[in-house]
Amino acid sequence: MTQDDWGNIKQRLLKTMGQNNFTTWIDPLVPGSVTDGIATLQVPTNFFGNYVSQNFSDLILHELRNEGVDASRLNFALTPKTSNNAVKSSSPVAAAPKAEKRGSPVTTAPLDPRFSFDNFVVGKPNALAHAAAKRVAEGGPVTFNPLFLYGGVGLGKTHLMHAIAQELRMRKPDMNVLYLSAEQFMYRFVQALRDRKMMDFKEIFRSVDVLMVDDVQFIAGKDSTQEEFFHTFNALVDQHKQIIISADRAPTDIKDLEDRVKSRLQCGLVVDLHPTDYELRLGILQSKVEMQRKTYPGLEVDEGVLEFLAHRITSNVRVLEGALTRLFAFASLVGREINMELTQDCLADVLRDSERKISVEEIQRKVSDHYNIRLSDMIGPKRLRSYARPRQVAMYLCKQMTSRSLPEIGRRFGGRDHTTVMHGVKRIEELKVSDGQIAEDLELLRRALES
Ligand SMILES: Nc1ncnc2c1ncn2[C@@H]1O[C@H](COP(=O)(O)OP(=O)(O)OP(=O)(O)O)[C@@H](O)[C@H]1O
Repeated sequence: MTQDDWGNIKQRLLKTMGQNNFTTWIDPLVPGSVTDGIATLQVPTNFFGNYVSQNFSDLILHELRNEGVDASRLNFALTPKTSNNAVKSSSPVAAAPKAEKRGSPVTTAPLDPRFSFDNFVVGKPNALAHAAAKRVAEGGPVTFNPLFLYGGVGLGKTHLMHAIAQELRMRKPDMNVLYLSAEQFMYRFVQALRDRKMMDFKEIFRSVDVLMVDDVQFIAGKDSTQEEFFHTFNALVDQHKQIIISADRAPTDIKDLEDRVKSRLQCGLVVDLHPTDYELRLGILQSKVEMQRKTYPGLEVDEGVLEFLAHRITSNVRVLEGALTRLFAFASLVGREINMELTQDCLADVLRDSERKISVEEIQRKVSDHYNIRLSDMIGPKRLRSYARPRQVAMYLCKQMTSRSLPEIGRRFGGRDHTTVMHGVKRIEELKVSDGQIAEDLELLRRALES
């Protein structure tokens, strides 16, 4: 495709996506060839390519076709090293100021401008995580190190991490803030080893003021990466530099992570993003509707639709958000208002999928929270009554509320035999009749899980 074609396409993308998204994600793209219906775009990093591919490829393809380019797929290729200048300065892969001076650029992963504190809806399940994130984003003296944020899929960990990084950049532009995923940490480490540039690597990571590593569970089982991470971590803590980590579970629950790393990760503030409750989901939907209205002005949502979605889609916020985006796009395409009928038509598959989709993990979490024990103790081998009873309650709920078989449930409870699960389920069935407290616990837990 020609530069002119690309110029026109960019103009239109700017209009539909808004300046922020455009500058961050579209401007750095370099157009390449179109062969057999596949249009190639050059990107500065793989992560960048993945992000654009996941979030904007439909839009880009649509505009390519509008421009008469015969493309049905996009291919993202890394910008060749020899043409580094093709990566525009407006790229979000910005070099942090301090390291630039030393000639060793610390590149931070792209930050999504939508993932700001302003756009983060706070409710009971995430209030503590939000407060802690806000505190470190002030960039004041380090009070807890590291801040460890964890929670299940799509509950807002990355959102909070990006919000912290962006707020810090705004408040303290001189601070050297490095945000990256654990996968990128490993990738850079391996690359440094391969290119014999370990000293540079160490220098870069030890020169940051704030280190933020997303999805740290990724380094579990990767011994040398863990080792290097441990040393980097210690060096930064010794210098009183803030470290912020996220993971999908608590440090103690990350398998194949060395004990010394686990204990390091726990020595600051560990906060949990709990699964959303109905009120939070409704709040998030209301806030996302406001955003959708910017793209689709004039589209109204009938009363009851958001409440219905908040009730029915309980799995995670990403699914909730996706459902809303689809609903608005669909309504605008068919020119209909967003009412219950359209919602059920358009989201039939999502609604079907979310029916009774309660996971074993969710039950384990809820039950361990309820009885105030650690998830690892519930799943682990200890036989103390204070762990065994909640374990049996969780097994019972898994049997009742999921479609998992007894052997499957056993496996997820630390590899227990199906007869153990059967025994547990039976015991709770008996207690439900004879023990008022257990009956009440079960009722409370069931309601919490269904909300
Ligand atoms: N409290 C919230 N307010 C507004 N949006 C939210 C909230 N929680 C999550 N989201 C949105 O849900 C989506 C998923 O969130 P995010 O990517 O941060 O999840 P995650 O916890 O990092 O999940 P994963 O483990 O899959 O990486 C994002 O679009 C995010 O903006």
